[in-house]
Amino acid sequence: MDETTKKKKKTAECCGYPISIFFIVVNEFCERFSYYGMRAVLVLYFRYFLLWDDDLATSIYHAFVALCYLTPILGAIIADSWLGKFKTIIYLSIVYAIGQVTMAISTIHDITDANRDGTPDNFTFHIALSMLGLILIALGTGGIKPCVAAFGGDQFQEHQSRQLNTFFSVFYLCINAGSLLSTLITPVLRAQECGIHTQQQCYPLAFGVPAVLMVISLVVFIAGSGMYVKTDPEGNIMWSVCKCIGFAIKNRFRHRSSSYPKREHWMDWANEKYDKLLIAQIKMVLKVLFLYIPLPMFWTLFDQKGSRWTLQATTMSGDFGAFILQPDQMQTVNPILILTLVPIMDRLIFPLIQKCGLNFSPLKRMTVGMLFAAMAFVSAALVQIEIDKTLPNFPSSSESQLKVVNTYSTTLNVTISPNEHLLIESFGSSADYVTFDHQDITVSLNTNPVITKAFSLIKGGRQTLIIPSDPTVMYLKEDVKSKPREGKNAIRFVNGYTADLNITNLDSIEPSATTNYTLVNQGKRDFVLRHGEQWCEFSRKFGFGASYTFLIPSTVFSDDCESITEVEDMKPNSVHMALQIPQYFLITTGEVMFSVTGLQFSYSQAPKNMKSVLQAGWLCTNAVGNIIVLIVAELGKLPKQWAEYLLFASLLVAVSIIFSIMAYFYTYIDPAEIEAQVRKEQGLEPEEMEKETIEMEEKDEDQKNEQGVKQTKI
Ligand SMILES: CC(C)[C@H](NC(=O)[C@H](C)N)C(=O)O
Repeated sequence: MDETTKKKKKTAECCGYPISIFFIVVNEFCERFSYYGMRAVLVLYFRYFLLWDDDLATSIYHAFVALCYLTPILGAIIADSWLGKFKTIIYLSIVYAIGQVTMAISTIHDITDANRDGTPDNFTFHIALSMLGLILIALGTGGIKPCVAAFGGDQFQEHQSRQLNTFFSVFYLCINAGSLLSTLITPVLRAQECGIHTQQQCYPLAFGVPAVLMVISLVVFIAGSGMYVKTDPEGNIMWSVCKCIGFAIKNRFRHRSSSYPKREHWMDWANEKYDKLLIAQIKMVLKVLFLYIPLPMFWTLFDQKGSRWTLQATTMSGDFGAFILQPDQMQTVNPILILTLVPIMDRLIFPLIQKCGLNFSPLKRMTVGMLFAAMAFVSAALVQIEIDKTLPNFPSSSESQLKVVNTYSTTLNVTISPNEHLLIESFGSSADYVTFDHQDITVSLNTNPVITKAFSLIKGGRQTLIIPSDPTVMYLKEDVKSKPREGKNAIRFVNGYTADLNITNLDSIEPSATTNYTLVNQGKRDFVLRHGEQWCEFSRKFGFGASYTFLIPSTVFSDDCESITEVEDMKPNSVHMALQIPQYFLITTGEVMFSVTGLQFSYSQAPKNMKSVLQAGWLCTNAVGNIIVLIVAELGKLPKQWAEYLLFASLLVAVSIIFSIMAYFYTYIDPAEIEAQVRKEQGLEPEEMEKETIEMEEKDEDQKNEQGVKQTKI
């Protein structure tokens, strides 16, 4: 073992803090920039580069996030049992950086774009490469995660316990600073155009910059190498723990008869074969792991910020006057609030509570954090109720909806069998959609002669009946039946001009035809309409989430596009995104109380040789939370979104009550003190004992004693 043990090394200090901490927090900042930057554009890469549908893209995304929080177990085992935290961080960071580079390469469309049409020709290659990249990233980011926090904690000496608590807060601030910057920057990089043969959205840059940051993170970590306190790995500790637990269970079962005296704890049934210190350490870890059982529910709610809440934002208006916020940018409110709330809580709120004589213990903080998260979901439900009031009345799966657009030269009386009568002006439309509970309809127009035509409507769909300048060829066009994605606007044009027209960014349209929908962003958009030498410019300012059909009359060039009329198929979003701020505030307050505290708690309650294991256990609660999101998404939702939010809030309240009861019975411990006490009981000096434990773990105990009964030193 070549690593220096903690107690032998005195670290260089600055303002009471070990200097090595600087390298660790900078490393964490760069790593989180790398992780969150890549995550910010990942779903879009799946959706628009690999051309997966929404469901597949979101499922793979959540599965990846869950994997990132499952791999900490592996990292912790490697660190605590084999390589030590320092080497584990270095080796797994290399794996991580290779993963990020692989991912960036997989996004270069030119690699397989032999026909130079701007899309890859061999999707299998890009999918395989990106999946390999993601697996390496999950292995790297998850593997180092429990080690970095615990390694940071290891840098502090016993007299620096106050600084140790501050370290975990600063560590959390770095996570969020990295997350904030990358979530702002990488979407901008993605929106650039780049390429060798054709210019496409610049995914290689959006994934390449996080890859560079990961390399920087590794370099910074190595740079601090000479200053770190590096604790020894203590042999295959996980294996010893599993064997010890297995033996205790087996031994308890063997002695199940009531004639055997009861023991204080079921782990004491391992006394015959295993060292008291190991048993005491396992008891400490199991106590904390038991407490973790209800925690995934917090993350189930917390991680819906990126999915359900972002979808909610797409049905809201992001016009803040001075700036426009896109729905996915709303997520940055979380790290911004973290950066403000952590110092406020640490410096003001927690000391104030303490001054008031209240004992706001870590587990109490975590319970309150859960309640805050539940309140956030109640707030989200209230916002959803407001949004629902403004949403169009979409058809149910058995209904069909129809609107009529008239581009004929005169007003028309339209009769839709059996008893729907509509009067529609020239270049106008019916006021709203008419809902039918049957599909087959007959439409009659009061032209001379009367024109009658039969149509079959789409079940569960929305359509528009377009009556062109020659009404005998009237036809149905399918409409959008949900809010356009990402808060964009869906627009289309009906050509009432007598010849083909070219419109900017759209294919040419024949007379009387209707274009398919095009999605346009919020803000002022200009379209140039062209036929031969003639052209005119049409400008329109768009809000969020609307849908329009623009009717182009035959006079379009003579009045400079002025006569183009618009039919509003779907109203723009009217509930403002600012209404989401309370729910973000509540969930972030909950996060500070729950997550920052949980991180400190997991470190402080773990025995020295199992610190990474408990960090990994803590991170696993996050993985399980994400898996619950996946299951709930797959099982389908309640019919009303606000009801689903309330259901999640109620579940978390119930879970927090259970957690508070469990917490009530938990007694805080000082692992070092317990370990010292056990050593004393064993009559061993600390140094001697440490050597003894390592030796013991190195022996293969199974081979030694078939009967499973070995006399310990006690
Ligand atoms: C998953 C953790 C809670 C943590 N995330 C955050 O702090 C977010 C950005 N507020 C992390 O370690 O990434």
